[in-house]
Amino acid sequence: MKIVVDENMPYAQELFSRKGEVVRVPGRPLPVDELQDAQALMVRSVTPVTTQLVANTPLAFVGSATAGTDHVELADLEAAGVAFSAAPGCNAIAVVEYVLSALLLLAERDGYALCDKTIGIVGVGNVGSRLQARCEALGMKVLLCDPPRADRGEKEDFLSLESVATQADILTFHTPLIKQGAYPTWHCVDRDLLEKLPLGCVLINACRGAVVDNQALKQVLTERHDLSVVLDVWEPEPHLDQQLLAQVDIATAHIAGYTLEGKVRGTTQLYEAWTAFIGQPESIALSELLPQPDISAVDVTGEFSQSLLKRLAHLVYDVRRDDALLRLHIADEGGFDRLRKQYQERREWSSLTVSCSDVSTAERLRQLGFNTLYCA
Ligand SMILES: NC(=O)C1=CN([C@@H]2O[C@H](COP(=O)(O)OP(=O)(O)OC[C@H]3O[C@@H](n4cnc5c(N)ncnc54)[C@H](O)[C@@H]3O)[C@@H](O)[C@H]2O)C=CC1
Ligand SMILES: O=C(O)C(=O)[C@H](O)COP(=O)(O)O
Repeated sequence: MKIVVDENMPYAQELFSRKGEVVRVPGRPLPVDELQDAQALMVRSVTPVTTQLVANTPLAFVGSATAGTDHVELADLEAAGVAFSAAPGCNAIAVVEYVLSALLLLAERDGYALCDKTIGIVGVGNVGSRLQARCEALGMKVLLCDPPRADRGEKEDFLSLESVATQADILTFHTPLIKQGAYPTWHCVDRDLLEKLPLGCVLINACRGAVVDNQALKQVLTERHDLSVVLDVWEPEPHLDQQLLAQVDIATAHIAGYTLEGKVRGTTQLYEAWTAFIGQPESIALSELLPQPDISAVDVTGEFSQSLLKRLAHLVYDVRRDDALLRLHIADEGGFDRLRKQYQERREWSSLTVSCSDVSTAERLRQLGFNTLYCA
């Protein structure tokens, strides 16, 4: 059995080679000749999966180690009789911690307390709901927009996009990219919405570039200097608009989901889905694979504060690293994809054990995602 896997999928070689021959390939562009005798293909978001790609191949299963599936023509795969699995939620914590790293930075720069702010979360799925929990633990007011969930009658208090966008100090997007149907998200942040954002609003896009009309954003940013913007995703990738990049406050190369934990969960979720598909189900514990982090423990004396949280969060991951790298390398040929392929290891907050001399600080940091100990 031949299994073709994207080379940017940690531990894929080790796991999939338990069952067959593994061939690692670049995802953009994918060497299609390798599919001529392959039974399974494991991709990432950079590989469009179309009828054309799978036609005249023996592929029975395609997996994508991602949350988003807009690069996959799902109906065509089904019509071609090819099974599919994504990796829902695998990197949700990574995106949440990316957003919080950025917010802690902007709050310090502009001198405000996050607990005085209202955040509007658009798309309240795996990422949005975890972000909601962490923002509530920070004492922020949280407004939610998720029309599909609202229409299913779920019990949260959901608002319309316009209502959230006009009330929130921080507006962050965590929806799939959807072009058609009842709940489209393509260009849902358009000129009209951008003009309605409150004075000094922070706009964050860490879902898919085209959820925000990038040309409209570029234009509005020449007129409104009060907005702060964080973009991890762009329209289009990898050839983003460098003028827009220069206008935004934090700019990264679609790496919000790139913690080691997030990527490894992506691989293990696909391995589990595929082994179930071939009738030899296996489950893999993350702890079997993850190495010890570079920094695994710190001691904290004193009480919880935003400044303490920022120092701890940025000890694990400071978004300025990725912002600097993108600005430095965006003009290089292949720079965007190289930054993603050669991504420096990044861990999740839970990889850090924080020993606290104050019980309420330990509890607060635990709610915010750290591993904590109370040492009287
Ligand atoms: N920058 C990055 O590295 C990453 C980006 N993503 C992107 O973020 C998206 C969200 O990720 P998850 O939370 O894991 O997905 P999810 O599928 O768990 O949640 C998406 C939520 O968006 C809601 N939604 C759908 N249409 C909507 C609309 N028109 N308006 C408001 N809400 C709507 C859904 O009902 C659902 O609750 C993914 O589809 C992917 O495109 C995900 C992970 C990493
Ligand atoms: O999971 C998703 O959806 C994402 O956006 C991934 O973080 C993107 O990573 P790649 O699959 O492009 O490596």
